Amino acid sequence: MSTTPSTATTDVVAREIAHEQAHVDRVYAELGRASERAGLVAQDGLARGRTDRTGDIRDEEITGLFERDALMFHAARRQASLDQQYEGLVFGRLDLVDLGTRRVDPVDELPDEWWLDPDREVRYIGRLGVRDEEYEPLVIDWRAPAASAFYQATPVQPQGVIRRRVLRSSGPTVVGVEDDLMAPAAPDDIVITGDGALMAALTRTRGSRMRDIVATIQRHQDEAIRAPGRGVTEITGGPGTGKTVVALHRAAYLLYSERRRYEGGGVLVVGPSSAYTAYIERVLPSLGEESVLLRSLGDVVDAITTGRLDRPEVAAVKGTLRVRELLKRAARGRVPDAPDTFRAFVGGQAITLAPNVLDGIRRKVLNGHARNAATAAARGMLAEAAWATHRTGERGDFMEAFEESMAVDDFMESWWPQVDPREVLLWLADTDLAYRHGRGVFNDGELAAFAESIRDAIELGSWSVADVALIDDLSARLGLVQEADAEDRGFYEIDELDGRLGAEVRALGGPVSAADTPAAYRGDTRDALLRGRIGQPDEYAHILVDEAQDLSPMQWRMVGRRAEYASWTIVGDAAQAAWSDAAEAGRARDDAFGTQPRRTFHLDTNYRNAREIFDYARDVILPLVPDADIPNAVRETGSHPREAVLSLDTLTDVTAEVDRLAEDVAGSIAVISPARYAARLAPLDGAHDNRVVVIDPMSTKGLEWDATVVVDPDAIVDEAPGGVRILYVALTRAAHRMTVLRPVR
Ligand SMILES: Nc1ncnc2c1ncn2[C@@H]1O[C@H](COP(=O)(O)OP(=O)(O)OP(=O)(O)O)[C@@H](O)[C@H]1O
Repeated sequence: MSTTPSTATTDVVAREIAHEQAHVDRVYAELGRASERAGLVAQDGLARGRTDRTGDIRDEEITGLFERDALMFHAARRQASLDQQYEGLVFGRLDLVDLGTRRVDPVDELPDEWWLDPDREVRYIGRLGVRDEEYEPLVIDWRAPAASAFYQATPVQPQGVIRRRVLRSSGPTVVGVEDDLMAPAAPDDIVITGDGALMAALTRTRGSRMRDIVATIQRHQDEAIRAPGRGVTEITGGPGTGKTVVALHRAAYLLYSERRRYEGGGVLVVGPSSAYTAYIERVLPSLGEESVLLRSLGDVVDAITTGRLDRPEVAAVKGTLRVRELLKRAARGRVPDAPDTFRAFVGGQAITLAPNVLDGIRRKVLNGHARNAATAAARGMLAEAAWATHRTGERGDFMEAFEESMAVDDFMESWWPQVDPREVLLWLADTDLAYRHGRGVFNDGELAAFAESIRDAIELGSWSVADVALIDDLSARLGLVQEADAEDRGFYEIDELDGRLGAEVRALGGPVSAADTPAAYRGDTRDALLRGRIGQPDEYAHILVDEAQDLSPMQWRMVGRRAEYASWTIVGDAAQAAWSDAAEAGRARDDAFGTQPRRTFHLDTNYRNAREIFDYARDVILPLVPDADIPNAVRETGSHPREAVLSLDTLTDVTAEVDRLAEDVAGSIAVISPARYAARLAPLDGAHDNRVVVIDPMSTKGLEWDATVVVDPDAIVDEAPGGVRILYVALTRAAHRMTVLRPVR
């Protein structure tokens, strides 16, 4: 960042803005014309040369008019998808000297007074690439190599850049310019104006959604954004260092640089909560990218969506890899309510198989097969066992009779049904069964709490976030629920035609989609837990995990199952961790990455919090987590966090603080409160024209507001998994103002 003398008069600024407006108008006009023309080309069936690349193209790729028209057509389409409220299509300009072979860094090796070289170039940088009819670039896509100097140039390594200009726009209208001078002095014809774009961006009001930072990406952030897509890229840094926003720009960069691979293979972004995905969902579309899938951890497995959190001690049981032993035993165990003895007449003979024989068969079959794919194997082994007890007549005749027996059909249906992975978890609502399967793995207290949490799920009709990874594990163990043959479904299909898809089909393990489920079934909370079909996990070409320090080992396995061919971007800060066993999570994460090469980028400037706010948070975390990664907060406001007393009887101090902050700041305000006060504070939610949210500390991960009221910090430490680390998260969410309310205890 350079210093930017604000010397220009209002007239000069107005002239500069008018000059930039003229160029922006030309870009929009060109896009409009190109869109029409490319539309005609496509209609005429002449678009043979159409390319799937969008944005800027390299010179050697220009093969003819078709390609250019098609490119512009795509650009115009993308432009149409950029919402009006996104800031301008063209946001940057570089005035640079073409140093050619003389292009050397650092600055002291540059030619003397290089900035006076008359051989100059102007480059405009934007959200997408636009060329005129002569193929001359009017705007270069920010992700193209030719745009990289916009982010990489510094006064120490100017790369030939004299002036970097950020254009502030409202839709197609340029409303301001902010310049950074990269050369030691500006030539006479180059005006330097504004206070620098970064500070302008950091001081402005935060909305309820994250914005892109495409105009103000800093050099060290750009390096992480443009790192190669292959392998594992880890982005670390303390609170507010731009890890999330950088990772999202990286997703857009990867789509640009290898569109076929990443758009075709899919890019998945996994974040901690649905509040987080809602918060970031506008960033990629504002960069013209709509194809990235955003999922919260409760939303990774198809058919299940949840944000409900377990109590920390239960989440700990469900998150450790040790829980796999419990799941394995449950998945291999007897289906509750299944017959434990086989009794049937086969070929006129009464056959009985005792429970220990059935158990033996089950174990043997499951040694080599996933349960849901093993019906035929189980039936075959049952026949063998029946023959072994019988042994009269011809074996072949007996086997044939066994195969055709309806009594055996009936038995198989209840002894070896298709099992939905969610049903196995439901079995474990039975504390005795949980004790049996969890013996030696967890203690009785842990198992009782586990079983109770499943009963809670049944009562509430919703899974918890930690359950989702267990269901995914069970799904991999059991295999997909096989749909019954159409032939076998006969009369059920008539029911389906009646629109009564539900329990009847589920009896066969068939698909039930939420939309098709009749209201009568929706009322049943247990049914709600089983709604929808769990299919094969989707695979992705790139997976980006935010707040990676919070993933439990089981969640790493869940995400890893979708990553067999994927490269990764991982974003995190250990000091903000909610998951306590970092070593176990680290091993599970390493397993998910496999042997892929890794690279790490460390971000160390806090762009979110005013320095006074971050200092407060730092003083809380450092005594307890001395190795916390402490960034440098760059912005001072002179306004220190306010500490005040909270009266627990009325909680009116919270309302008073919210009112005060609403006067003080223009934007959003969060009341971050432990669960114990949530119901009493709920009326504040939506206050002051929807500027206020009431939110629990865990759900604030990854989010930010203009101002926050942090309620009862000691109670936050008591309640939250991760204790003081979650308080640290809560204390680093405010950009401009913060109040901390403490009860007198
Ligand atoms: N180069 C930049 N220009 C403008 N704003 C930036 C820049 N880098 C980061 N920011 C802003 O700083 C804030 C924090 O960024 P972000 O949420 O990505 O940080 P983080 O490291 O993920 O934080 P945390 O770990 O605390 O959740 C956001 O408002 C983001 O837009």
